[in-house]
This record gives sequence, structure tokens and C-alpha cells, in this order.
Amino acid sequence: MNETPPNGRAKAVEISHLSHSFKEHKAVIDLDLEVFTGEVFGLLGPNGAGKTTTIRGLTTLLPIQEGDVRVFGLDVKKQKMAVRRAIGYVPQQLSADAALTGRENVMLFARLFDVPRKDRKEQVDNALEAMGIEDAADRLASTYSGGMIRRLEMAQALINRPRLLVLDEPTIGLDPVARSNVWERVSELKDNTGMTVLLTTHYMDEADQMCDRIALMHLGKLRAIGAPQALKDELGEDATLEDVFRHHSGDSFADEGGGLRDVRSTRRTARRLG
Ligand SMILES: Nc1ncnc2c1ncn2[C@@H]1O[C@H](COP(=O)(O)OP(=O)(O)OP(=O)(O)O)[C@@H](O)[C@H]1O
Repeated sequence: MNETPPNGRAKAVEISHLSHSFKEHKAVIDLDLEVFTGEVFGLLGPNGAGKTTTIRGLTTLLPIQEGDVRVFGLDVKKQKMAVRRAIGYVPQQLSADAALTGRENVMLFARLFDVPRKDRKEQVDNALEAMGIEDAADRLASTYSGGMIRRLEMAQALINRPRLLVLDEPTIGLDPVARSNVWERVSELKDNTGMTVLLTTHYMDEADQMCDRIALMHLGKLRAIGAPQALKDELGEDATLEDVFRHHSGDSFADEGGGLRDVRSTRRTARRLG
């Protein structure tokens, strides 16, 4: 592996020997991974690589079958509630209610997370502002664009001021402008709050620009980990992350399930907006 851990940084996430199977199918195989505090970390891989299964394990949504997962030192198996309190999570599936306004959606999460009544209004306003949707806050979410819905879901996830924000394919199905808006907000969060961000994506170019470090997964296994530039430098001057992936997996990232992926991403977008 190619990891060069930043010296002296505390660990936000520690995954060791994580394996997860769905019946006979091994979705994650002996995964070791560390995410350091304050970094934007990208989990990359084609469909079926095991990214979502890994994320669902560390967010306590799937039981840990084998191995250990810690979030800020908390054991995901034994300290589920404390882990949940430390995390903000935006799943791939729609988590905003189209029949409520943006503000009402975020307020709902404030109640769910037991934000004290006296602080609720201010924290909801802050979360809406951090995601740049304060001007649209009193419109029904059904009138939002796909990019605005994504940012609303991130505002919901920020309401309990998490130390770790976990985003599963935050830009899937969005147009390039909406995608760069989402990334801009992620960067601002990192710069303004020092929050650790762990995200999955299959957009190599975006991960290359936006992530401090990435891990490449393929067929359930970790194939490479490190800073995008360091991984590319190992291969040569003009190497792309796509080349890095091909080098470590022997496969083409773009070809892997590409057609199906396009269909799925289009369908997801349609579902999100519908
Ligand atoms: N609930 C489930 N039941 C059975 N198989 C599953 C389940 N969830 C995931 N899998 C399988 O496990 C493998 C890993 O899936 P996972 O969703 O973790 O991949 P991924 O890298 O996140 O890809 P995607 O972008 O498609 O979500 C895939 O082969 C998938 O079909």
C-alpha cells in the first residue's frame, strides 16, 4: 500500500480487517483504512466496489461482521449511539421531504437530534447558510433543483454539528455546475470548521481535485491509498487517477459497469427530483 500518514494527526476513522458478506457474496474483504481529522477523504471505486457497504458499517447502519471500526476512538460495535452523535450522514437515497420547505426539513432533523429548543432556530439558520440555501429556505423542497436538494440534505446532516461528515456519492446525477457547487460547500466546511469529510464517489477527476487523500477500492478490496498526486507520481508524469486505478486493479474504471452506472445514475436523479 502507498499510504503516507500525515504525522501527528489524530484518527477520525480507523478500520481494521473489515469484511462483510451478503450471503455468499463478499462485498468487503479485509479492509484496512484510516482517515485523519480535518481531511477530505475520498473512497473511490466503480459500482459494486464495496464503498457503500463500508460507509454503512462505519455509520452503524450495518452490523460489523468481521474486523474493527472506530470513529474518533469510539467502537462502532459497542458505542453505536455515541458514534451516531459524532457523525452527519447523507445517504445516496433521498432524505429530504418534498412536501416540506427547506427550513422545515432541517428543523425536523434538529428535533430528531435533540438540538435544545433555544438553539434550534440559530442552528437551522446556520446550517442553511453554510449550504447556501438560506434564500430558498421557505420554499417547498419539491421546487428545488437536484443540486439544491443535495445541499439541503447536507444542511440536515450538519444540524448536530458532527465531527465527521459522511457523504455517499454527493454529486451523483448532478450537472457539472451543481456538482461544483456541492464541492465548493464541502471545501468551505473544511476550511471554516476543520470538519473531517469522508465521501464516496466514482468521479475520478473531482476526487483528484478535491480530496486530500483517496482510497481506491475494487471488488471489495483496497487497491491503493494516498494523496492523489502521490499516487499519480508513482506511475509517471502524465498519469491520471484512472491510470492509477488500472495499474492497481488491472481493470478499466470507466468500463466497469459503465452502461449500467449511467442508467442507474439517471434513474436516481429522476427519482430525486420526482
Ligand atoms: N443488501 C444487499 N444485499 C445483497 N447484496 C448487496 C447488498 N448491498 C450490496 N450488495 C452487493 O455488495 C457489493 C458491494 O456493494 P456496495 O453498494 O457496497 O458497492 P459500491 O462500491 O457502493 O457501489 P455502488 O456505487 O453501486 O453503490 C455489490 O456487489 C452489491 O451488489
